[in-house]
This record gives sequence, C-alpha cells and structure tokens, in this order.
Amino acid sequence: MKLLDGKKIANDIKDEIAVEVANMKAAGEKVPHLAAVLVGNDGASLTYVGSKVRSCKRIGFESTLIHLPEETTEEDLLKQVQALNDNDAIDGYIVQLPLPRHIDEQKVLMAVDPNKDVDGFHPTNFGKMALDMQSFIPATPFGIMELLRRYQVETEGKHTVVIGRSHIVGRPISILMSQKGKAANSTVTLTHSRTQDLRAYTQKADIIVSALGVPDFLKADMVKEGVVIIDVGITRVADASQKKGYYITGDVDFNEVSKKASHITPVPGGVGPMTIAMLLKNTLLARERHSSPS
Ligand SMILES: Nc1nc(=O)c2c([nH]1)NC[C@@H]1CN(c3ccc(C(=O)N[C@@H](CCC(=O)O)C(=O)O)cc3)C=[N+]21
Repeated sequence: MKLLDGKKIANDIKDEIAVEVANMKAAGEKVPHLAAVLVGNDGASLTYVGSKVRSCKRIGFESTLIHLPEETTEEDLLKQVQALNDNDAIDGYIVQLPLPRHIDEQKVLMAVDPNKDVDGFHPTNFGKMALDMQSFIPATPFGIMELLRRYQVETEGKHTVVIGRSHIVGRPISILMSQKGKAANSTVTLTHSRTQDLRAYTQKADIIVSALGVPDFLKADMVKEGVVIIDVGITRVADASQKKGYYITGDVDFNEVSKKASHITPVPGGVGPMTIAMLLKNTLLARERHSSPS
C-alpha cells in the first residue's frame, strides 16, 4: 500500500510556486495577490481561510482577507465582489462557501469576474473545463489530478467510480477523469444518493473518489484488491478528549480499506492540503494570464 501524501506534495508545489514568485520579484514584476471573502464565523471556514492566508505569506504572495459579519446583506456582498472585480491589484479571489442562508450563492458566484475566479466556480470556467479549454479548474479536483499525476497512478482505461455529484468536487472530477489527450482517459461512473446498489460499482472500481461527507462510509468489503482510494470527505467529529474538541475523519474506513488498496489518501493530510496548494497555483496562473497579452 502506498500512501498518497497530499501534505508532502502540497508542500512541494508551494516550494515550486515560491521559486516562481521569487523570480517575479527579482524581475521587478508584481507578485500574485489572492483575496478571500469570508461571511460569518463558521469554524471550519475560519480554519481554511486562515490556512490560505498563511500559505500566501509563506510563498511570497500578497493576500487580503475580507471578513464580513454574518448579517451582511446579499446586496453588500455583491458590492464587495464588484469592488474586487474592479481592483486591478487583485489577481484572483474566492468567496468562501457555504454562505449564510439569506444570501443566494448562485447570484454571488455569477458576479465573480471569470478571469479572477480562482475557485473555477463561475459557469464560464466550468463550461470551458467541460470543453477541454483553458480555464481555472476547481482546486479540489485539480489537486486530486495533480496527486495522481505526481504518484504516476495509471488512470488510462481504468474504471473510476466517483461518489457524490457536488458542483465543487464530484461533478468536476467526473469530467476531468474522463478527459482525453494527455489527460486521465479514465472510464467514469458518477454515483450519488439515488444510485441503486452502490457497492456493485465500488467493488468493480479501479479508482474510487469519495466525496460524500459520511465518516467511515466506504468499508473494505465494498472495494477490490489493488484499488486506488481518493478520500475527499472531511468531517469534524465532536470528541471531548481532543484538544480542539473534535477530530477530523474521511469517508473511508482507512484502517481496513488500506489493507486492500494499492494507493490511498489519508484524512487529514491528503486532498485537503492539495486543495490549498492548487488554489495558490490558480492564483499564480491568474497573475501570468493577466500580465501576458491574448
Ligand atoms: N469558495 C470555496 N472554495 C473552496 O475551495 C472551499 C470552500 N469554498 N469551502 C469549503 C471547502 C473545503 N475546503 C478545504 C480546504 C482545505 C482543507 C484542509 O486543509 N484540510 C486539512 C485539515 C484542516 C483542518 O484541520 O480542519 C487536511 O485535510 O489535512 C480542507 C477543506 C475548501 N473549500
């Protein structure tokens, strides 16, 4: 069994980006500037956004955190988004999800300038991705593809079973895994909560991408020997014996499934850190695309 060490690969990627940023600085160029908008005080969101800001510092990016109160109106958030679109100093930004219930998420995502949409959530970027055109690829699926590539996991002709059809993971990874050319060339089955007899699919899968958010959902008897496991689930489970009051766990029964898997991502330390690294990568790409004509 080989551990797909997202934490290590994410650090490698950050080091590579840091070198490029240093070169930009040395050439007197503007360095990438990432902004994040956070509405409210959701615990997990605070953790992720904090981690993004720290990573920016480490690799030499400029970063701006716009932290708005929970009561922020949709109108005010849309104004903030417009201001970021208009601000030439900002190369890319994200609006952290989930947003408070009184704000229409779709309206906000639609308002983001596609050229600054380093989350890749705007329909223009999503559509371009689906058509194999240059775009911003959502950070989590981008991170999964990069992890598979760097560990040279064979995907061509393999059967990939995706569990979950969310807009930010399941749906885009199903598109990326099926892409042709130099890409994954995998045969994809996208399963979800209405799938009948899910285990009939997972038992046949060469690669499983689980993005469900149900702890310990995927058990050893649901997979075949030699399977590649990508665990995207991240659930905080309350536990008074932990310093933070919770522990983090994935969708996969790691102890048992890892005995059968050829490759497996841990949680934490797998897909999560890769998500942050690829967000930074997208911001670097945004800077490069903004500074070159075309
Ligand atoms: N606009 C937007 N873009 C996102 O990309 C986005 C979002 N909203 N909302 C929430 C999800 C989730 N997400 C994660 C990022 C890093 C870790 C991560 O670093 N996880 C660590 C553990 C972190 C912890 O201690 O909680 C790990 O798996 O090792 C996890 C999850 C980005 N998301």
